[in-house]
Amino acid sequence: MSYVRLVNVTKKFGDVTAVNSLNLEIGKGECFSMLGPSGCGKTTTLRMVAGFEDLSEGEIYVGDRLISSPKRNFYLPPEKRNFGMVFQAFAVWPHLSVYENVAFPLRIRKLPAAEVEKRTQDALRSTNLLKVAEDSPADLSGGGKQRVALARALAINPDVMLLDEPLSSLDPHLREEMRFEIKDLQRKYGFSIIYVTHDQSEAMALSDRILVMRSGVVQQIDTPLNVYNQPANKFVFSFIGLSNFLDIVWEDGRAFVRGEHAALPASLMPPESMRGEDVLSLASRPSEIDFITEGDEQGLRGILSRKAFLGEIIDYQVKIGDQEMRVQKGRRDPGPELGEACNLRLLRPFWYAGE
Ligand SMILES: Nc1ncnc2c1ncn2[C@@H]1O[C@H](COP(=O)(O)OP(=O)(O)OP(=O)(O)O)[C@@H](O)[C@H]1O
Repeated sequence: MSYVRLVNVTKKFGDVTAVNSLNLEIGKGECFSMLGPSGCGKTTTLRMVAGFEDLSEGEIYVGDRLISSPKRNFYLPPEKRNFGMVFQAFAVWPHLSVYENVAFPLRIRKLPAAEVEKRTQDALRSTNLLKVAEDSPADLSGGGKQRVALARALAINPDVMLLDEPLSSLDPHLREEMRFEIKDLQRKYGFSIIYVTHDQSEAMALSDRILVMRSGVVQQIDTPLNVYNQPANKFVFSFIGLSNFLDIVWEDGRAFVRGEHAALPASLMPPESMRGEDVLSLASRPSEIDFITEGDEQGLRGILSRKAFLGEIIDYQVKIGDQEMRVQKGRRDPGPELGEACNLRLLRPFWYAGE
């Protein structure tokens, strides 16, 4: 059931349409991530939900409650929305102790002293900060400071947690750890999360659903698995995970890799509906390509132009006509050597109109 609801939300800054007629429904207790290239409108969307930014058009609801509507000239102020917020910069107050950093917003809300004490202790316990409650956050590591920001957001018992790149200033190991901590806290407290990130693996690991956005327009809203396995369009395919695209051209009713003399093998024919296009794009994931031997069925033929050992996997680059394809196999798989001819089988080819 939807809890946070955005109806036809548009935001314009002068001539720039940062968010264009966005419709979204986020469930109670759901973790929902927004992904997209820089400038696609993620932060603007989050700021509109938080109440820091007016809408140009549309409405936002939480449960049955309207919180933003330019048409009705109604904006519930951010402090009345009961949202927790954690942003990229460590927004902690260095002159207050860790305890006071968490308790202060509760005092501002004029909660009774006993309630302030209880909620602060709970939030500090949940974020493993009890031991450093009397320290200054300035003495904590980046991860510690970000925990203080999380504890402060938790203490208000938020209905929704708004997280904008909350882990991006942490080192990779800590990021991974904190990602699971956030998920555990969500299970314990039951709030919804709206998460803005550049980091696909973070979005994949945390989210129930992901929104992929481009220039203020929704490209796909789906589970992480479906966004990866069934991308709605070429942009989503290229944005999520590693991708290969080969230009395919038509000549005399046959399909060729651009710059290649041999026609595509029968196993790789584009769908009937796309055969009228002049140029097509054949997409594949580097992990979904096999090297097959020359004697096997006819695959895509090329020459190995680069081979890089990346630890668990080996990354190959194969030149096909005047184009390149990347293939990734486990380090134990026998693969071709530099300069060798190879024959490729695409396990899950996707076809898109060319550009
Ligand atoms: N206050 C503002 N005034 C004018 N233009 C703005 C303002 N805030 C955002 N924009 C523009 O709106 C568009 C969307 O910006 P937004 O910050 O929402 O993107 P984003 O996807 O969050 O990007 P990033 O990942 O870099 O933070 C951009 O073109 C940006 O330049």
